[in-house]
Amino acid sequence: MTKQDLLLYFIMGSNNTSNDTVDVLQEAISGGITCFQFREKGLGALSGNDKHTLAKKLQDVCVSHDVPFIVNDDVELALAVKADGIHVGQDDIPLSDLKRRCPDNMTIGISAKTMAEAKEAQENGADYLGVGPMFSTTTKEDAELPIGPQSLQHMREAGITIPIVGIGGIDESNAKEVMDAGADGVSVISAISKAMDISQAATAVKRRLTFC
Ligand SMILES: Nc1nc(C(F)(F)F)ncc1COP(=O)(O)OP(=O)(O)O
Ligand SMILES: [Mg+2]
Repeated sequence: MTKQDLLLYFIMGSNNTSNDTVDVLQEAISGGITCFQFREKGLGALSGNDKHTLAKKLQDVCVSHDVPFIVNDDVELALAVKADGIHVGQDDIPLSDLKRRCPDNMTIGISAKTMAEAKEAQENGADYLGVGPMFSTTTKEDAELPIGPQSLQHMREAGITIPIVGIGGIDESNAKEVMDAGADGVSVISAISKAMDISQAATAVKRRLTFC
């Protein structure tokens, strides 16, 4: 996975849309997403074999379009399906354990909302950071208070050099602000997964990211 893959990072689970999850992913890919994270959690989330089966279906879509497939939290699932990467937060499996259990070619993303978390993750070998929440979000039920793009800029000024994805309440209206603060990409859930026209919504965000 490259830094460029992080430009428009779509995250979705079956409970983030009322449509067929596979159709939504296909539409999002046609709209220009560059990376996908399978995040199956919260009310109504699948588990066990149903979760594994959906993961494989979504991974097949990603593979057929050369889009990296990342698994949220579930290291056993990520290893079982040979995902391109895994993303975990501060309260999930420690980075050191992930490093030991995952093959070197599996990308590891770590959530960071403070400078200390960002510095620790960079020092311990995270491949990229998910920094946020940038703005208020309704998707992540236990999200903390927004830290804003300025926190991301301060991380850059303090020497955080690994790739950073901004996350939390991002849509076409505020995506450029996150990039201008020093992000390599933005992560989006509802602005795409709940749009009337999924492909058009992805394209609208992407248009704000690429500097013309
Ligand atoms: N899932 C995420 N993906 C990203 C990414 F950078 F990939 F956009 N950044 C941050 C998160 C949040 O991760 P986490 O703190 O574990 O909470 P949850 O498990 O509820 O998602
Ligand atoms: Mg997590």
